[in-house]
Amino acid sequence: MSNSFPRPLVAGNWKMNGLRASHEELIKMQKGYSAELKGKVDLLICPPATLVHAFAHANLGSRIGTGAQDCHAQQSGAYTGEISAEMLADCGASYVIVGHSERRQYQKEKDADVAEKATAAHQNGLIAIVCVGETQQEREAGRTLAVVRKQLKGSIPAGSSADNLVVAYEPVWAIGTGLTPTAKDVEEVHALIRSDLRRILGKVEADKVRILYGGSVKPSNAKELMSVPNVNGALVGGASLKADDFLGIATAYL
Ligand SMILES: O=C[C@H](O)COP(=O)(O)O
Repeated sequence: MSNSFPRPLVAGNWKMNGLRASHEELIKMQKGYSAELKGKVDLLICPPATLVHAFAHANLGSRIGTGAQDCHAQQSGAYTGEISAEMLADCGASYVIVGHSERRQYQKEKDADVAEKATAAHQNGLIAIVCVGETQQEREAGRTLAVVRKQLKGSIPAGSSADNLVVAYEPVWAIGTGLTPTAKDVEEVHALIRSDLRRILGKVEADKVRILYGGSVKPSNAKELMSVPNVNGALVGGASLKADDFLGIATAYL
């Protein structure tokens, strides 16, 4: 694939997977992140919070970024069990995923919560990866575009720019199921996201924002999905846990 604009990002979301021994997988990724790949695509791993510090520091010099999977909206305080954006930045994270559908589902996070978390990320110098996407029921009801639109509008805070925002479109029904939308369906949603971003951020800024596709991305379908207009990379779950698969996805950009 020729040099793409904006520069693509392949991000791995390890979810609640990974122990200290998983460091070995990261080392394999670092070794496989060739000069050729570095010339074409950014790589990012978002391990569980317990590994952020170790991964961020193991990454020194390798240029694989480290991100977190969530943050609290407040800077500090009496919020037992929570982790703030300031703490993540302090550990060496440079990105944080906010509004992942699993948090919207299990923690009942709403768009306004996601926007507050993204603001906290920005205030602490982190790039927020804001996730949006419809459920199967919403897709079947023909509501995909309306749902994505509403989530975008509510989840992207004032002060967002191409320097601190990445958007990830993840159809909930495609996550971890092996199912993916058709290239045409992905194109339609990503075009809508781009045009809404232009309305929110202005055209110049919006056109620099990376819009990732997520949901059952693997080496065998990466090339097709990453070739869709306005798809500027991937947010990968299961296939990001193994270096071979993760790098196999990134090679879609070679
Ligand atoms: O954040 C990543 C997504 O939820 C995709 O997960 P998956 O690649 O396992 O389908």
